[in-house]
Amino acid sequence: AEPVTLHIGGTFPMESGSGGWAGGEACLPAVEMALKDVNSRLDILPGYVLNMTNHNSQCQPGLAMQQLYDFLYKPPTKLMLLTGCSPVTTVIAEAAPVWKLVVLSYGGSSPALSNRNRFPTLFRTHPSANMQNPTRIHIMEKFKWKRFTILMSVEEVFVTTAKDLEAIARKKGIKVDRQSFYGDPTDAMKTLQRQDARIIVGLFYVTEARKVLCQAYHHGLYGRRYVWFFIGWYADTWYIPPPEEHLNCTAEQMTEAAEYHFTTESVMLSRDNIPAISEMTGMQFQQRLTQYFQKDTANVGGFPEAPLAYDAVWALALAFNCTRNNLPSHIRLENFTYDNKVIADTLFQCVKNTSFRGVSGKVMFSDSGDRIARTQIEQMQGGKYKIMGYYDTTSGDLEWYNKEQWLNGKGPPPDSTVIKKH
Ligand SMILES: CC1(C)CO[C@@H](CC(=O)O)CN1
Repeated sequence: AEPVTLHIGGTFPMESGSGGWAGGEACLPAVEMALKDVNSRLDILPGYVLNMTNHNSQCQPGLAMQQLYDFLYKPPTKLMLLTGCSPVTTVIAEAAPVWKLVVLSYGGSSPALSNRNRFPTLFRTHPSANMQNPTRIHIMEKFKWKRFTILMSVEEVFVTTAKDLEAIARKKGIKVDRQSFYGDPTDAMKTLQRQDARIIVGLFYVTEARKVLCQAYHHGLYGRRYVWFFIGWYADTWYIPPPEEHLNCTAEQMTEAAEYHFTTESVMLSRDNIPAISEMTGMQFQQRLTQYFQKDTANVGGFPEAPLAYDAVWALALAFNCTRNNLPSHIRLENFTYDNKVIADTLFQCVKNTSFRGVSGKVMFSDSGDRIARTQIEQMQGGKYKIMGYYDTTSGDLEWYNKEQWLNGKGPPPDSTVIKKH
């Protein structure tokens, strides 16, 4: 008999119209690869074939709403929605429950999305930005730093991350100051200097990071007495100033100021040699995806996040499979309509219980639908990032390689963090 088609909708930010994340460039091919792989597997959803309708959201929530109505009011009925960047995931995941739809986000990193009241049916294979906070605190404790400063840009994702970081620090008796800015960090940097900040966690996009680093150079806020933490998902050579940004720092000055800074980022590609459920290892997936592009994948938007998009389709397919096996005999998956509570509830439970080895690592969700992932810590040494270790938030274990370096080979900076006696 002809296989029955199950339809899904997907939004992909193909260009960063609004300066958002243009991750669709790599994530759409990754999703199409996963659909092909799942549809060719006889042991997954036998008798069914998955089909996706997709739109280019340009990371614009308004456009995405229009596309959501297109998914919903143009047949055929969709059984689930895939979304990319945070602003789009926010609006679609807030509306989706009205149509009893589960939303799977492969690109939403905003901590605000971990909210079951606002987003009752949202799950994401992309880790929340908050996942890096326990790691940052663990490193502070490891080096016995009692005080640090958060320097942040006031986008929502960084404001929510900073709040979470401060809360964890307070619980651990670590003193936190916070300096925020929008666009121009000059005043915030002057305050850092006045407050004698020594350990600084930077939360901002890469353009602001370059402005901060250049000012750190000119203010002397770097070197032996300072430790900078930047976000790890900037490009490896992010600190080299692009001419069009007219930074008043040379590449040499930026390289000097960047030396020995730390970064934290969530692991998005499994380094295991054990094949994932798709019978590929993370590296094999990456090699296969590279063939889709003629240009250097370092310039392909969303390439680091592509494993998350690939695994999102597997999570969806396995959940459909689980649903099919758990429905009452008179109800079939293809009977889904936007008011069918039995199928919607069964599907939600199946997604909630997701647990499989993906190309991005173990895929499991917390109760708020968040991806549980490890954090990777690196340090810039001689202009190159070196892996310092991994932190597993679930177990609280820090795998540390003792390869960190300090200026003049000394240990961590003098415990400048002793709170001054007022
Ligand atoms: C690591 C990054 C770049 C964080 O932003 C995500 C996009 C978003 O949250 O809108 C994509 N992945």
